[in-house]
Amino acid sequence: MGVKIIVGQIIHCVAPYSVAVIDSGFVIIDECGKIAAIGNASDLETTKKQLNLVAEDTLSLTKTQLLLPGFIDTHIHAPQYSNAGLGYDKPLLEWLDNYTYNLEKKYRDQNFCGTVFQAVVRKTLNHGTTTACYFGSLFYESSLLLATAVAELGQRAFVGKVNMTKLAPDDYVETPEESIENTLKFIKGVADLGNALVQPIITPRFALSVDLEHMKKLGVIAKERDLHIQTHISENKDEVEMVVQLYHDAYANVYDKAGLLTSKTVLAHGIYLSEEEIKLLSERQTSIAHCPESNVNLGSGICDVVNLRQNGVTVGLGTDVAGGASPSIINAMKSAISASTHLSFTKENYKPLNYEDVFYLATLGGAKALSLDDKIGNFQIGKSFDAVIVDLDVENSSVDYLSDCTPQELLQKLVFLGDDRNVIKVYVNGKIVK
Ligand SMILES: Nc1nc2[nH]cnc2c(=O)[nH]1
Ligand SMILES: [Zn+2]
Repeated sequence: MGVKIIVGQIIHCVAPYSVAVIDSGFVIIDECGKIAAIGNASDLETTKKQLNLVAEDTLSLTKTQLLLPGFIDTHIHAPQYSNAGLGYDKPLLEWLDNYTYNLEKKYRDQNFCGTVFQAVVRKTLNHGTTTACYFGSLFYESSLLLATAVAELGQRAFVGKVNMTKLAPDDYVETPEESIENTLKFIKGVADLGNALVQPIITPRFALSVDLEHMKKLGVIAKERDLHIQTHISENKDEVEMVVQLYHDAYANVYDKAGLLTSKTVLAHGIYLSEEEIKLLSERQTSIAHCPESNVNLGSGICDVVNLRQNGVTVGLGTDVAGGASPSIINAMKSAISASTHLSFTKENYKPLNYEDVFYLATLGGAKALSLDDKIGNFQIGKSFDAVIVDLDVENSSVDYLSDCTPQELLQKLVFLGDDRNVIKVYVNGKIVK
């Protein structure tokens, strides 16, 4: 991989909820896929001299194209991909019982896994997801096949083997002993892939699937091995009530007692968190994966991202396939604006999220939520070049480009009208993956 230069309109976030636009800029990517320089195009020649660059591969973008950081999906269930669009007439717990577990248990079959996992990774890459935080299935062998597909197709990802010992069909639970043993095998299996972009993540399904002692053991494994953790929290009113009845404590406190609330933990949903629970997450530097499309499909509710932000909780976006039907973070950006705007109709003096806010959530916010913001999320020098080039003037997309747009306007068109047809190139760690 040689040195690359991309010249054109660049948008990224350099601070939370703050968008930086370079109207005519450049990014230089070194041989290792890291960002060597960024600046105004007028300074490119001087920078090249300073860096002693000779032969290089330069790509000049058109005026309908933007260079953006890659999109980050902080919560997606790969095995549920084939259920996308199904069962949304049922609330969460019924949907899990009627649709989700019945599908996920088929992942005992390795042939079935391979086909679906290749498809989901290919699909998310095509939509510009350079990093995904995946739930696998209960089976460690199948979850390893997911990690393998991710490595083969060149995505950056966390992959989790799901831990579940109860509240699911008999043929889709493990004993606590099996659960720990297979988690350790899974962690070793991912390490054996030897791909720095693919990491295992500790994945208790939710507080109803595992008991406290078991969660504590998973917390110890995460601590000893410095691993990330993902699970679900406060998604649905019935779920929250069951958790409180079972543990006689607030949802977030249960995870805290289990040692699962760390700065490397991402919790999906967080719709019904109390102010005390939000404060606890903020203290623990634990993040929320906001999954607005899923929250509507399953009739779960609306997560108040503005309130989380005001209380210092980091938020990223998730598709939550198959609670969400769309594998696209572009779609998640639009859904997040819609959810927030709906919330504003019932609240006084409430400023909903706008296109810049959701662009932050999709990029730097997602990187922070996954504790990867030292590596990705924007075009800071030294970070890995995970990026997308979008074009708002491609044939047969939803966008008819009929008059000149500023870079900010192109971004708005992307958020409200864009899809994978507008994502024309995708890079992970400097390598082209679409
Ligand atoms: N949306 C969603 N919520 C969950 N809570 C526990 N499991 C799941 C799941 O698979 N999807
Ligand atoms: Zn989920």
